[in-house]
Amino acid sequence: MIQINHVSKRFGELEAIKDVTFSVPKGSIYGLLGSNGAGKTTLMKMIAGIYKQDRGSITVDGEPIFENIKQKERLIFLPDALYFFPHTTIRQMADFYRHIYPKWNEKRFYEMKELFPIDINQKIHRMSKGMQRQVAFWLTFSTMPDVLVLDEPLDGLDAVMRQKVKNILFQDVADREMTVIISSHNLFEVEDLCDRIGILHNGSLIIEKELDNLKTNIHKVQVAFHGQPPSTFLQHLDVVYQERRGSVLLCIIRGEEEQISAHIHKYEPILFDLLSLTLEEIFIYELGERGYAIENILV
Ligand SMILES: Nc1ncnc2c1ncn2[C@@H]1O[C@H](COP(=O)(O)OP(=O)(O)OP(=O)(O)O)[C@@H](O)[C@H]1O
Repeated sequence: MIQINHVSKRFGELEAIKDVTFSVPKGSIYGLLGSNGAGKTTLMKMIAGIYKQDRGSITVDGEPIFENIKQKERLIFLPDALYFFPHTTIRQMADFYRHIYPKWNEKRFYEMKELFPIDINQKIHRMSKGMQRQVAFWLTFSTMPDVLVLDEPLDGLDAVMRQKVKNILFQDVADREMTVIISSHNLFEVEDLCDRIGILHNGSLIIEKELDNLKTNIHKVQVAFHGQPPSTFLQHLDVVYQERRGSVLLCIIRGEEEQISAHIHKYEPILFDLLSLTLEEIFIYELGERGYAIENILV
């Protein structure tokens, strides 16, 4: 279990993280989302014990992570900008990791050669960006981490490799109860991977929910009436956004599906559709409500 409790962090005048609290249960995958500059990397670096928070606490299985070698040996942070020692081969990097991480699994490292078809004696700095990311995952999975902190992890991998990596992630979460925190701008990917998500904006955690719960509480509605919509029909509904397209009114409405349907049916529309939002749409509307500029994304 990872516990982040009232954590804040400043860089000079900038309050990059403001009083953030959430927890990630063992064996689950948590998606950390947010606009550019929201504070995701800063928060992840604190969770990985690279930065120290100014206020609050961060614990992994009950122990503070900062300067805690025992906990750090169980945790891997994969940054968005990868780093390998200059001129090293995969084999040499693997030897380094083997000495640092006590649970390094040499058998797994060799078995994964099937999944990552790269010569282990090749110099990493000569590889493409995507190949370097494959190497990073190959080494990471061979350390058998209990906690994985991934910053934009799948960037640069092709579709086949993304699927392979996701499969290993799911397998390690299911078999070994690995705990994962992942940040991504690719919300379709996060939707596919995560049990729970948090959205950071300007350093604050503005939403923190199970993905399923998040989706059951906000809907896209298309409705049309003979003539103009009755003037009172949107009253008593929590309308986040509305737009007219010809005779059709498109709305984003917060609330339970049954209640919204029952309310709208009372007005006898000639057209009524209620659809779930994608995570990407939820993200845009939630940020939109907080003043983050949104384009019209209704389709
Ligand atoms: N080492 C640092 N020194 C000073 N300011 C920093 C430092 N690291 C980050 N910041 C600032 O903190 C804020 C949050 O940055 P951070 O990299 O955590 O955002 P992010 O959510 O990961 O962004 P992106 O999605 O663009 O990668 C930004 O305003 C950034 O300029």
